[in-house]
Amino acid sequence: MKILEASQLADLDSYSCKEQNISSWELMERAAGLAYEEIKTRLNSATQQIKVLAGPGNNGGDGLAIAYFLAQDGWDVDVFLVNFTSSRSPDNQKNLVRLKNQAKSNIRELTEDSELPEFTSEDLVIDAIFGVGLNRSMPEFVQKLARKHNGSASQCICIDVPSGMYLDQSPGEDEAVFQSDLILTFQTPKLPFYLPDYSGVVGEVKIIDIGLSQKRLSEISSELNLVDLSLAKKLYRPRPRFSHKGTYGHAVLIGGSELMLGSVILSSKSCMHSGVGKTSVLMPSRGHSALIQHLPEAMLVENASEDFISDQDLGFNADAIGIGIGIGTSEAALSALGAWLEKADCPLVIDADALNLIAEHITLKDKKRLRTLDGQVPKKSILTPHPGELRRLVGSWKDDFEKLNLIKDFSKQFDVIVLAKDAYSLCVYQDQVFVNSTGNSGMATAGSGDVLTGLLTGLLAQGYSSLNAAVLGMFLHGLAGDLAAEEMSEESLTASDIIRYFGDSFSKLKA
Ligand SMILES: NC(=O)C1=CN([C@@H]2O[C@H](COP(=O)(O)OP(=O)(O)OC[C@H]3O[C@@H](n4cnc5c(N)ncnc54)[C@H](OP(=O)(O)O)[C@@H]3O)[C@@H](O)[C@H]2O)[C@@H](O)CC1
Ligand SMILES: [K+]
Repeated sequence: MKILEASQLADLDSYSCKEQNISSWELMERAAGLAYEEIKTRLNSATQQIKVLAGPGNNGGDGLAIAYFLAQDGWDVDVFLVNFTSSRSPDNQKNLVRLKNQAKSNIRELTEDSELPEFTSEDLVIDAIFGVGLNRSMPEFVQKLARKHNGSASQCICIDVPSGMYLDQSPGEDEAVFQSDLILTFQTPKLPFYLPDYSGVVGEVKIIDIGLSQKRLSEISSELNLVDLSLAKKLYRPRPRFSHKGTYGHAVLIGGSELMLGSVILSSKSCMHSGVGKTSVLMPSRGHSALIQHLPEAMLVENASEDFISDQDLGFNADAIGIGIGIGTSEAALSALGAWLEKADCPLVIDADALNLIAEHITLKDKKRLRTLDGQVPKKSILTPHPGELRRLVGSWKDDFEKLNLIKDFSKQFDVIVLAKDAYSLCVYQDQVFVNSTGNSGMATAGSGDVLTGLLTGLLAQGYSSLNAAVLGMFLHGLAGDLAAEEMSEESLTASDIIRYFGDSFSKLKA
């Protein structure tokens, strides 16, 4: 699903009105009506006083329409006109006149000098002060209102976006943003919903299809996408009926060191469950019997060292290699990694200690960093850093938007795919950004990343392009975690459980 910028949304909005021969007010009426239908399902007899906070722009126009519908249905509604300016958008004005004529709701004006309303646990607050039009800090009294609301126990439904949220930047340190329990957003998801800087204010998100032009939406080029089931289905390639294990590729996992042998076993198991034809494992020889015991389907590659990975020749052509899991940062690991990066002639997934070694190497070589990394990491490799590894690779960032730009620059410089793991992982290739919609906090557990690496390596070996393998693998991994958590709760989830749900996860793609 495309994620649009404010200017693209405005374009889509006006195009749709022309295409459908409706006024902007009629579109607002449709959007507010659908939002109201959703709100209605969440009201019950115990509800509460409803407080609608409406700004003077079109977001406020939505709020005033919702207040009207609520009052028509007999709900008790207090409307606060948050008048940070005296000019009102025409559609907002029209809705205000209608609301006043209805005379069923209490309307109060809030300006800089007003006493702010109290919010209690009985209140359902509908925040319609600012929408996607916010382009500078909210006026101070609106920020005070947000802080007062956030400090209360009231419930909050934000219309389109929480007031105070920017589409293209993080909030300043002292800037207040309304904390939402639910966001009813129109037509397309908004990027900040998925970024850590806004995590404290984003509750449940419901995307409401308000019938904007699909034709225009398909024409608008967006490099930002939310990876949902329908996008994942497009990437998935069904297995041909007439096939054999050679059809699905030969993957190799290279990992492990003296005290870290389990991770590469886990990763190999994950790879084996990804649909791949064959999985071979190159690991310290002291782990060989454990591997065979836990994963008899896997094949071992001879390894010269008991404790570290080596650069032993495979003796066959690998279709994909996953490298780095548990290799440690010793000289032996560094030298084997260097050799593998040099000689690999298939796509790679690079994870964990391999990323740390690469990052360290970059720093040590200082000025030669570009050439060194460029020469050693094969193009179109998938790098899967967690936030700490990412920082070591691309440097520090002051907010999520700067982080995204750093990742894009890095991806362009080295022609690699960066899968930055987080609550909502981001897969970045040059200027293209794919935001994952699956996954849960139960997956923040040891081995979860190893499972992802195995899955990505398996998909690569099956012939998926590096970008498609990264995007599809990221989605499937999160979905398996979600399905596992549904059954067994986030708390008890382990990395092995994620693998057990790969099957259900693939089934969703075929449904
Ligand atoms: N997408 C769709 O299809 C549909 C969208 N709809 C709704 O429209 C909403 C967008 O409405 P909107 O463009 O009128 O902007 P909104 O957020 O109400 O702000 C109002 C104005 O405030 C101003 N301003 C900005 N920052 C400021 C500040 N710090 N302090 C003071 N002023 C500030 C700025 O004007 P400026 O002063 O910059 O000229 C801005 O224009 C959208 O979120 C959705 O709810 C639906 O109705 C129909 C379908
Ligand atoms: K809002």
